[in-house]
Amino acid sequence: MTIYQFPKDFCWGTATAAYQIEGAYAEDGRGLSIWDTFSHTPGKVKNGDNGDVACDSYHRYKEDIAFMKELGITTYRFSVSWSRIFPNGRGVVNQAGLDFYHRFVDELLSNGIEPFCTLYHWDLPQALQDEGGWDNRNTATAFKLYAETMFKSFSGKINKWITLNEPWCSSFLSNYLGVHAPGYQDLKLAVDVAHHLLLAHGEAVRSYRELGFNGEIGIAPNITWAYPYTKSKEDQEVCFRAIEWTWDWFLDPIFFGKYPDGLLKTFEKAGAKPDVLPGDMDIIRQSIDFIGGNYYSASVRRHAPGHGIFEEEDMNMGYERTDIDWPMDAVGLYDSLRYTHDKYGDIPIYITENGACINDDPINGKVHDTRRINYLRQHIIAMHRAIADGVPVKGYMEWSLLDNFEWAEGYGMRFGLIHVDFRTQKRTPKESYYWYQKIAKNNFLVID
Ligand SMILES: CCOCCOc1ccc(-c2cn(C[C@@H]3NC[C@@H](O)[C@H]3O)nn2)cc1
Repeated sequence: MTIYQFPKDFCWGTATAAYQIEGAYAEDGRGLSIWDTFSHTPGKVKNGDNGDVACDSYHRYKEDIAFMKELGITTYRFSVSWSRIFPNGRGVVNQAGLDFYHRFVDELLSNGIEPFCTLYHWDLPQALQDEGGWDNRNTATAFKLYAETMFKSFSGKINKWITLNEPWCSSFLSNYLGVHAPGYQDLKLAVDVAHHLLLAHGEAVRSYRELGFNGEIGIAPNITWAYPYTKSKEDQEVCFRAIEWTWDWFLDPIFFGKYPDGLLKTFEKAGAKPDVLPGDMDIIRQSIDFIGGNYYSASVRRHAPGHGIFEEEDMNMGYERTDIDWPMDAVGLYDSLRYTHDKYGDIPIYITENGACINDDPINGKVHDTRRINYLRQHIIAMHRAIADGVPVKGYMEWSLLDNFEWAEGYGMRFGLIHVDFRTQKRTPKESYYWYQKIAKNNFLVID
């Protein structure tokens, strides 16, 4: 028998996001977001799914928090819908929106669960998109106002803040690959969107400090580790670019005040050099308290001359895959954590998302999601190995508490520890819920 004991005060949690679970898209003064627009645009989301109702967590949050309490987690990562607070992105605050999140956070706190709040999880107010969205530098100023409003209103209740979730998704996946909202396919646009997202991050962190708050604030990029198909320099280079694209592109400006040289050259060669104004990097490089890391999978890549701007291709090595077709590779999590610690130093790290898309449905009222349990066990052991090697990982938030709206994949891709029947909103804890409950309550994992 092997016991993987985690450090005292290690935070065990789960994660969700507003547009993916709340529903109530037009309730209590909420304004439209780009994801309302995108999901209602034919052909953008599988099965024509949208977040109008989602998990109806806007109304069912007490039931969800009761499941969290039973699960034994001490931290819950959620996001705030910006357009509930500022229906038009800026201007007059919607008090009903603030009031909802106060009811929600008070319920968390009264159940002994720490709120871990993400300010931006992709749902930009449509009114700001109508003015150019993140391509417009003024959106960073609107974000600063939104962040300051949240900091002041929740002072003393929320002490852990994430400015941006997966900025690669809300810049490149959304404005270069066209897969997410608003759905453009323009590399130069995406590079400038990424820069303005970083500006918004820096403005929010600077405000947090200047307003005298003493909680923790950080950012949560996603990292997809990459292994070279051969030991050739070219194959290794394409892997460095792939890792840099979602991870270093956002962390280097914060830690070093500059973009990573390798990828910057790739973008310049493609005519997509970011428009950096004097002073921008000084705003971006505010000191943060933690790095949030979202890890799901790893890839094996090789150099492929002429194949896209990165001249690379993804190799299928026959690894077991989840139902969203991502290879399962827990060693990639270990390597990602060691890489981050080696490059950015002793800054605390939270795994702010890790989970598996396994689309099992209930059979006689039970969901036998053993593949999700296998995935989580492998990744939690990999995380334990990194901690044992000195990486300061402070918490783990499993994605996700509930099956929910998985963006362009709609409701067909299920990441939850709890199964949701979207016709009836019936919640059914899966076997993985009870497996994870033991770890959250014991702070150790036992392998017989
Ligand atoms: C044309 C090529 O198209 C490739 C698709 O490319 C991607 C990449 C990455 C993702 C992705 C999805 N998730 C899970 C979410 N993280 C945040 C939370 O909201 C979860 O729902 N992480 N990464 C999706 C699509």
